Amino acid sequence: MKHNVVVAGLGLIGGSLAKAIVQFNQVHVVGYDVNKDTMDFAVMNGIVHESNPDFKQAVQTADVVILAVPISETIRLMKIMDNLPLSHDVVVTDVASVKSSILEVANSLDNKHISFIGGHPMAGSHKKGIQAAKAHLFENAIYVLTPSINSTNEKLELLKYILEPTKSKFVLLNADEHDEMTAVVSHFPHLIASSLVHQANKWSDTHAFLPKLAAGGFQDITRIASSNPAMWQDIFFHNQTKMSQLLEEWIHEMQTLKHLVDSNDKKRMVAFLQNAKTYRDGLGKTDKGAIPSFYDLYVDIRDQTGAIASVAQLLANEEISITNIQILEIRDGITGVLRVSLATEEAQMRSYELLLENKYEIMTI
Ligand SMILES: NC(=O)C1=CN([C@@H]2O[C@H](COP(=O)(O)OP(=O)(O)OC[C@H]3O[C@@H](n4cnc5c(N)ncnc54)[C@H](O)[C@@H]3O)[C@@H](O)[C@H]2O)C=CC1
Ligand SMILES: O=C(O)C(=O)Cc1ccc(O)cc1
Repeated sequence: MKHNVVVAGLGLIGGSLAKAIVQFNQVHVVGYDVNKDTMDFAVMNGIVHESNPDFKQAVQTADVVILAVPISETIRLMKIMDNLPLSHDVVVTDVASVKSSILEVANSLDNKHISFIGGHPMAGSHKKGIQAAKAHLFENAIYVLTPSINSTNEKLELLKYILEPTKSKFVLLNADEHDEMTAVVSHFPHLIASSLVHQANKWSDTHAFLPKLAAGGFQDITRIASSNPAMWQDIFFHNQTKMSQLLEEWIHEMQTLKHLVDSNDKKRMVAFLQNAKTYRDGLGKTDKGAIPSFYDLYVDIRDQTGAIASVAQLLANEEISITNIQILEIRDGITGVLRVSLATEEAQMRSYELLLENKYEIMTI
């Protein structure tokens, strides 16, 4: 028997989930979005089997509803569903980056036909919208599930079965635990990245050359500041208590750090940096977690015209897929190093050997 799945919100996350699930021949996927062009794009590109501009009507025949809209909209759609005269049982899930406010509403739903299981696929991108959606976005990523009091094990199994094509790794957490941990490793770093960019921007008012000095390190640590501002505001709003607590801790940490810098204590400074390095080096070694861990190779391409094409071709010949490729400049307009990101350690090692055989100078970091 085919399961009817409604994906409400066909942006980066909803579109990516739909793209993965639609390949599964046990489901019929119906897409709903406030944006008509998005729905048309989804149908035309086979991301959903059909679209329905009427949410209330679409969910009437659904076995599973995936709410992939901004957090505040997720809550609104949950309340709409709660007030619908549903004729059969439906599993409702979401994808919101914050879980407590969602689960609070979920646990107070009155509609006996709704089993709510919160969800958070922990991978994404700085892009938004259906055009950025990818079927493999959640492959090997952690997919947090937070069942509500109105869900059962049987419903949980049904949801996992429907989401199986994402090839993600399911983890059960309670909402508060989830929000605390994601605040530390995802939400708070985002705030700091944006703050670092503001600091650089302020300094560039008096130091016009400063942006030219913003090398790889600055680009790496501030990459997430290029993400969707409206989405992150929504995340900070819904995880406000945890964000405020972390900010307080951070301010204290910065004061300690200032004392350390002012003291010129070499030994303590090395220990501070070494401890951070040891913990950082151990992160993302085996799994693709909240921060997708790419396996990078740095290829020296000074004085080599057409280097990107030849490196890409070399790897493509061996069916090694590149997740990202970037030229790092050593001086204004002068290319120096090609950063090639691979999805797995195995791909990184094979690429390393292949490039070495072909006389490229490479390093891993
Ligand atoms: N972007 C990311 O990296 C990640 C985002 N999330 C969560 O996913 C959710 C969606 O984010 P994205 O897909 O990145 O955003 P997006 O902006 O790419 O897509 C949102 C989609 O929802 C539609 N939409 C908005 N309000 C709607 C409504 N009331 N009814 C129907 N459609 C509506 C929009 O037209 C758009 O197509 C957010 O709750 C976010 O917290 C979770 C993991 C990663
Ligand atoms: O791009 C990154 O580094 C991310 O961290 C993506 C991301 C954004 C929001 C989430 O709720 C989960 C993952």
